[in-house]
Amino acid sequence: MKPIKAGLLGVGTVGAGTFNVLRRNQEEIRRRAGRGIEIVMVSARNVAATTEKTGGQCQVVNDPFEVVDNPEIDIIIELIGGTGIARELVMRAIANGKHVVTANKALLALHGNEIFAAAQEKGVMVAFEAAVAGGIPIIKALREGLTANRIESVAGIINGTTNFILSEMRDKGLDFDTVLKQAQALGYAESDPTFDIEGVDAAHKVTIMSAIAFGIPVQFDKAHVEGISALQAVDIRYAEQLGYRIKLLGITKRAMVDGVEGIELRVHPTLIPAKRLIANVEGAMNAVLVQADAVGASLYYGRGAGAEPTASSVIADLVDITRLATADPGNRVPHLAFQPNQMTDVAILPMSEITTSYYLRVYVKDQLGVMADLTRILADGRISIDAVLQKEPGEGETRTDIIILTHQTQEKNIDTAIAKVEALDTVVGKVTKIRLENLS
Ligand SMILES: NC(=O)c1ccc[n+]([C@@H]2O[C@H](COP(=O)([O-])OP(=O)(O)OC[C@H]3O[C@@H](n4cnc5c(N)ncnc54)[C@H](O)[C@@H]3O)[C@@H](O)[C@H]2O)c1
Ligand SMILES: N[C@@H](CCO)C(=O)O
Ligand code: NA
Repeated sequence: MKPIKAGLLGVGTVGAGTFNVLRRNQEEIRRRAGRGIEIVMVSARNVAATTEKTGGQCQVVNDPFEVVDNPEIDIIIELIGGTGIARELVMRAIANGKHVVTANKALLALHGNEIFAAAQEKGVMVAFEAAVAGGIPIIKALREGLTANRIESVAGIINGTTNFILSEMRDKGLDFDTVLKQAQALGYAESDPTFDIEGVDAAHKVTIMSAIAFGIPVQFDKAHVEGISALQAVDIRYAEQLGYRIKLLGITKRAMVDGVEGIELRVHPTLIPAKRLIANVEGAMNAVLVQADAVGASLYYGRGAGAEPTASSVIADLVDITRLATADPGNRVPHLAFQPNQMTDVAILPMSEITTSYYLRVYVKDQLGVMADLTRILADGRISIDAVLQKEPGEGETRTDIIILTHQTQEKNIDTAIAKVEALDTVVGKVTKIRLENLS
């Protein structure tokens, strides 16, 4: 059988990785796919440099629309990134009847509904394993491996850059900016690294997973997004003293609020018991913990960023498409796991309605009665205390930190209690609030 022909848009970190792995393992890949997969045309900003990078093995052009409009090409691999030209190119590829492979989680989290509907209409596939947790086959696991289950929750370390920053800062005592530069040099960071640091990239990914897990449309605009820029070293230390690690988690789960089903969708720094496997995921590694009714807990671990780990998923999608291209669209794996006419409209909950435990750090004047005031306010809000850590004031100091871990409560309850605590004369400044998940 003749090789299937692909066109590649963007030869940066992931594009170059894809080209190299496909070339290196082409024989094994052909034996698995049943036919060869050839990148016959590439679009890049620097044609001369890319011709050299690709060893003159394919045609290199400047204009990506030339690739997308090439009638010889069956599959478009979009590795430019962003929601601008990438969106136009993907929509045009679909309109031209081509299958698409993309690593672009921003594009799918924001425009996935439109893209998948267009693909369904045209009978083409849009494959995106590389978009979530890089090399970990988590899309395959959620969409196919766990298809028997009612999924209850998905929680993961799904941004390599921030996990790398947190690990290196803690282990080597390096400062934030130094480690961020290293993450960029290693090819982990987004072209705008604020997407990583402020939790946006993780929110793109958890938005995609929430759609697949619960059979709802992608709804990035409803996600709560908080990154690591406000995280302080002192809280990382106190968390460790209490037996916890702080990780940037993407969380999506079913919840019942006043008898009505809703979905939590949130990204924020989270305390996790240090003894959990996921608490020990370090560097650019990712891990996704899924709770489902039949299988129970399952954990998926691997490289979440970087050229070849991401290429591994891009090529897996190329192979899937090669195998399935001749199948009737109705018999293929649905883009978002559920059949398009079987999606539900369960609402994403506002943050005030979510339920979790909390770490609170309260900076207080070291006076009699402070602790009594704090416990009274929490008790009034029906919030149970799980642990308290009271630091001795330093030599010659009259102020100190009190750290409180709470049991589960709704976010609106903790916010009401925090407002009352901040109004006390003995409390200095703002209370630090970090969410805590036991993930048991
Ligand atoms: N780097 C990773 O570890 C990783 C992992 C998973 C997913 N992704 C995603 O993969 C995509 C690519 O990421 P990357 O890290 O390879 O980025 P990159 O910046 O290294 O590569 C993008 C490439 O696209 C090229 N480009 C930009 N505009 C173009 C145009 N109009 N025509 C042709 N080429 C154009 C750029 O010159 C660059 O070479 C993004 O969507 C990213 O979010 C990256
Ligand atoms: N910037 C992303 C790349 C992988 O999607 C990360 O750091 O995880
Ligand atoms: Na993946």
